[in-house]
Amino acid sequence: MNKFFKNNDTKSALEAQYEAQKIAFAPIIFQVARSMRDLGVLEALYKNKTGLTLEELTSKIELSKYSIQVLLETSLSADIIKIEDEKYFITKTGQFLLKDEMTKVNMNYNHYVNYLGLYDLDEALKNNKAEGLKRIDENNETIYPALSTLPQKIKKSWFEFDHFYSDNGFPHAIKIVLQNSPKTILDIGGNTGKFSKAVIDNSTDTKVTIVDLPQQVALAKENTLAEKYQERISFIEQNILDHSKAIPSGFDIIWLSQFLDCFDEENIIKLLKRVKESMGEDSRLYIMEPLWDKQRFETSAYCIINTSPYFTAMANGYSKMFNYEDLQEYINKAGLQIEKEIHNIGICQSIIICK
Ligand SMILES: C[S@@+](CC[C@H](N)C(=O)[O-])C[C@H]1O[C@@H](n2cnc3c(N)ncnc32)[C@H](O)[C@@H]1O
Repeated sequence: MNKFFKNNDTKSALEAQYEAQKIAFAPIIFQVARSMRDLGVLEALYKNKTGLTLEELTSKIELSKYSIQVLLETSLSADIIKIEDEKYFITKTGQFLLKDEMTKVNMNYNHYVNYLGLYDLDEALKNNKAEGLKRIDENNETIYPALSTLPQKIKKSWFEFDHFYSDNGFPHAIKIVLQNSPKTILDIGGNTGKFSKAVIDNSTDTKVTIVDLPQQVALAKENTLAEKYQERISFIEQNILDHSKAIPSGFDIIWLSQFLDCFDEENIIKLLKRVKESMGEDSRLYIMEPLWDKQRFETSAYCIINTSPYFTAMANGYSKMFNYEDLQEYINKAGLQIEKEIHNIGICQSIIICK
């Protein structure tokens, strides 16, 4: 068993009631914290280490005294600011909201991608359909074909979220992947081509083939116009969920990064079986996923676990983030064998190497 969330149910009744109110008011706290950040109040407090009065803040921010007071009082209740001698100061939590990259990326993703659609979570859970997706895109059943055409701010925050968690692991992951000098890599779900480009940048002759949906392949092509990429990256448009189609074969390494978590158990196992069929004796499958029970810190486990409801309401209605045992079970059921596992790559990733 993992070590996280062992302090659950250790609070007094009074403390527990307070915790319950924090949950009941979470959407309000969230939006106020975001407005504090986006409307410049946190920045003003951050720059003025000796604190600011309400009047001083009102003269610096283009909001009414009323609006600033509403923001400040909720922020006070949420430990985002503190008050001493009628002056307001930013707290450590406030500083994380303003300056910490992970917090910024998570907050933007939750505001732009998830906030409206999570209203439809009940229906999504009942129907196993991304019922919230219609709030940001009316044309698709899952978020993936919609990614390239989502409104700019939504698209930007989705990609920043996705890239923050995987890019962070790429420098270490690249070393692991290139360790035995593979000649060919198949990057399934290659997205904007970030990993494939990094492979080219860090090797002399490894060739990469990106497989993704047509909309993503178009984006990846746009991102790989430089000659060195053109020579060594190729593309295949393929809906990987079409199980009647074989996975391209003959690759030394098949790379699945934050890809399997897009699918449900049945499709993951079918997909892994097809990957197995495409592999020779010497091919290896590298799966990179953030596994919540393999994290160093509970904060990471918290972020990963709470990405799952996005999959339910917004992405597809049926997938989630894995814990280690689940992923291990899918790999075994597909007839693959775990050869090696490396955890704590970047801020939250694990790589499971299978043969
Ligand atoms: C969460 S992103 C991961 C991207 C990248 N591998 C990374 O680590 O950042 C999942 C990728 O899988 C692709 N994808 C989702 N469903 C797919 C399908 N049915 N067939 C092919 N690609 C798919 C998406 O378009 C997206 O590029």
